[in-house]
Amino acid sequence: MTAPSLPHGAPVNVREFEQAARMVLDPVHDDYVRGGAQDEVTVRANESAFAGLCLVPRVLRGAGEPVLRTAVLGHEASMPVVIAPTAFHRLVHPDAERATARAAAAEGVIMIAAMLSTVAIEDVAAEARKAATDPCLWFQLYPQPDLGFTRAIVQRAEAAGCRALVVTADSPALGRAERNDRNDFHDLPPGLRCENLRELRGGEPGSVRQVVLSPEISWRHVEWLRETTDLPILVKGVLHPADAALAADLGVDGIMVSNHGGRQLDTTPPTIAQLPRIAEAVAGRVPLLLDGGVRRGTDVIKALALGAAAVGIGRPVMWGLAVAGEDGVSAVLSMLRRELANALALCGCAGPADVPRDLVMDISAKEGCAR
Ligand SMILES: Cc1cc2nc3c(=O)[nH]c(=O)nc-3n(C[C@H](O)[C@H](O)[C@H](O)COP(=O)(O)O)c2cc1C
Ligand SMILES: CCCCCCC(=O)C(=O)O
Repeated sequence: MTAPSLPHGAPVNVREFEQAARMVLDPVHDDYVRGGAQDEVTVRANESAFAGLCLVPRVLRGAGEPVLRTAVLGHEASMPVVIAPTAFHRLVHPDAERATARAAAAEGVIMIAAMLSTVAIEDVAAEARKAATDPCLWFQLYPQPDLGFTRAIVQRAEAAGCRALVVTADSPALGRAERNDRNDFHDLPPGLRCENLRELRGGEPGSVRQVVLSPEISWRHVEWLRETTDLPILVKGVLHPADAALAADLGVDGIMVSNHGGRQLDTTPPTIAQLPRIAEAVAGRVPLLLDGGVRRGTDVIKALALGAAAVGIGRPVMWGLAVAGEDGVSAVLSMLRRELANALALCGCAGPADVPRDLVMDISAKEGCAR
């Protein structure tokens, strides 16, 4: 878990990785990664909402050197940061999800492997095992109306050793990413396939066009999954406190407060603004994770204070991968680890479980989306 030595002039923070990725990526793929839905109001709001929260540190607590190690849904992790599921890693680097899996495993970080991966889940898991004896992989699912496929892919994830199922709930339709429209980017380039889709009927095998984002998907599918698998189930993409309460009532094992990084419905609230409301609705019944706009260790500590057990990062991992493959992903994770340790120490906290609610003060004049 030592930080990889990057050459002089290498990025020193996630924002610089974003700039460096822009220099190396095909502009169409850079747009795909950085972009969001329509006016990208929520993309910007996710990040700026963190900036609108102040940290009010405690002093002289004698907390000692912070220990970042934690358990997320009972799964050991070296820090409360997980790799959020992102599709199509081969668009940004030839080593693709293999590199991401090795970096995550070596860093002791939970990776949520995407259903729309350009490497098959069995190969992602095998790669993670090359880097650590006991890596922790979760599997993200877009439930398909074809329940035969859905059952088969869940069974493949289980057999590959995935330890939880993350059900994406915010995608009854595809968000309108105008960057992709402008670039006419609606499918993978020739030679790239979604390697988990081989059991999916209809269309060319492995093509993105086979995937159905269906408005028919409902809580009944979550109940069906509950009966179909013994894996813990998290629901990803929850923003409304009433849905969080429903999920907890249904007995899900975790909730990911997420607006898909602003890529689905534009003008949804920033996730960090919604987290306290969801924490209140759930009242500790279910662990909460949050993603969207996490770029700094100070963002992580704010989410912990407001009720998250861990945060997810999406684009930062893609930027790290684009710049330097496995080393780039490792570097992004190490940066956040160092920043979080520093923020915890400066706030007088001993670790992720020692972050009080009143560490965070809201100074934004108005909450929510500002153009
Ligand atoms: C390039 C890209 C691809 C994504 N693919 C998926 C996906 O396949 N499934 C999913 O549930 N979320 C997907 N997401 C959303 C992420 O899981 C996550 O919610 C979001 O990226 C968090 O915001 P951040 O990028 O600001 O960290 C994707 C996000 C990006 C940027
Ligand atoms: C037709 C399925 C496209 C999903 C794209 C992956 C995703 O969730 C994202 O880019 O965001």
